[in-house]
Amino acid sequence: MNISSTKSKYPIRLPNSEGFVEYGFDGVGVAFNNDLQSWKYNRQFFSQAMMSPSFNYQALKWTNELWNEMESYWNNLGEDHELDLIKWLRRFANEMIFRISTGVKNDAIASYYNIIILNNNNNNSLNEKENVKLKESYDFKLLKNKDYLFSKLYTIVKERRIEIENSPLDQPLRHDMLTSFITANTPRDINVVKQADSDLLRPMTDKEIFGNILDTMLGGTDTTANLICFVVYYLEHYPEIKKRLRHEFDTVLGEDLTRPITYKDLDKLEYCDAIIKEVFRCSPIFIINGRINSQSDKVGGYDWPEGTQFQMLFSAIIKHKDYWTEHEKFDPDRFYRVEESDKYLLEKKNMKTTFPMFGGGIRICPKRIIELKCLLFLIYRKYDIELVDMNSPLKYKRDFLNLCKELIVKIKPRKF
Ligand code: HEM
Repeated sequence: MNISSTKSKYPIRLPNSEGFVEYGFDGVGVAFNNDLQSWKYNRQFFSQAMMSPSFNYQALKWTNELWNEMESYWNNLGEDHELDLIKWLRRFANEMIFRISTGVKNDAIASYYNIIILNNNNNNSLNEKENVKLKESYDFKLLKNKDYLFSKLYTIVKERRIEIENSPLDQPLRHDMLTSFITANTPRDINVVKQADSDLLRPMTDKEIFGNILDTMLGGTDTTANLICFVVYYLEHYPEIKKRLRHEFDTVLGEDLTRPITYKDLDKLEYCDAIIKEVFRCSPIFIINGRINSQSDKVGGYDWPEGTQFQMLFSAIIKHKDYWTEHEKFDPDRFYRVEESDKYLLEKKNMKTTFPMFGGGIRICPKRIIELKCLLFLIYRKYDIELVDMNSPLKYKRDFLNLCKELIVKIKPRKF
């Protein structure tokens, strides 16, 4: 099922339910698009936009900027203020992904801060009421906000088209996904990679662009926010592991607490990478994934007709004793330089098929762990996080993802 070629017999993840169709997901974007020609067309632009170095450079610059903003609010609230980390991080992830995908700053963090402190709205840009509506709309439970969300996104697409049309040809364009989508296969194309397949060589329509932006927000908000909260919870319960993580941060980044993080730095954070994976293994945000076969196939010794729906239970595979050494133990070392160790032999043998954190095959997640590493670094380089209730279990509820319900913390300046 994980063959990474378009010849895969398993090109579809889920059937299009009535709700998905009602919400308008059928035939648009990437994640829920079961029209394979249309998916292929969109997916190439999605991956292309995300792979471009200048896009990644821009994304990192915005992450650093937004972090500085959130940090200033935390500092103003003071170290004894009890804050619900998931509420902040959902807004952070949302504002970040909104900016990366559209180039527009939605001020989700600022307006949340204003609600807490001033109890009034930020009138400079999207206000808290609008942000709540946007955020609720991403949850796609609330059909009532659908029209609002769709019209907002279409307006952003149309306005950016006009801006680009009015920009002189020799003026460099901003590197957000929207710009990449609008200019794809036009004389203003900012992407380097060119596709040979002639079906893929036409510009994108507003509807296609809209679908991809919606997917980016759906894919990038709750995943990042919830997983970071889970990581924080584990780090606070495993101080030795936190100490090693900080040692890695300090070694890679030195003592200048104000230096912005770069992509080169992030590549070097191998232990950080291992921690995120091990937290995902022990407390996964995704527990299940699906595939539908486009041709009959033999699986598990049985013949299955075309159109069979398979469910893969991530949460069982990633803790199975046949694939993981001391499978119940929380130990990031099973992901850290595992080739050099003789301890984690099972992991060494099976990892490619037993750790589907980002899925696999042609529908694999187009994003990677990079934002999570960046955010963890930004938090732990300068701050100590204190869980207000150390005895509380990790509070989460099961939805499409495992969602953190609450994580009350105090943010204190780091003691060196
Ligand atoms: C902690 C972070 C994340 C995790 C663990 C994660 C995990 C996953 C998984 C398991 C899938 C299903 C893959 C499959 O069926 O084989 C997926 C698909 C997808 N993810 Fe992510 N994801 C994360 C972050 C993101 C971000 C930040 C974005 C957007 C910028 C994103 C966009 C998508 C999209 C568009 C798909 C559908 C791909 C397709 O159908 O072709 N994800 N993700």
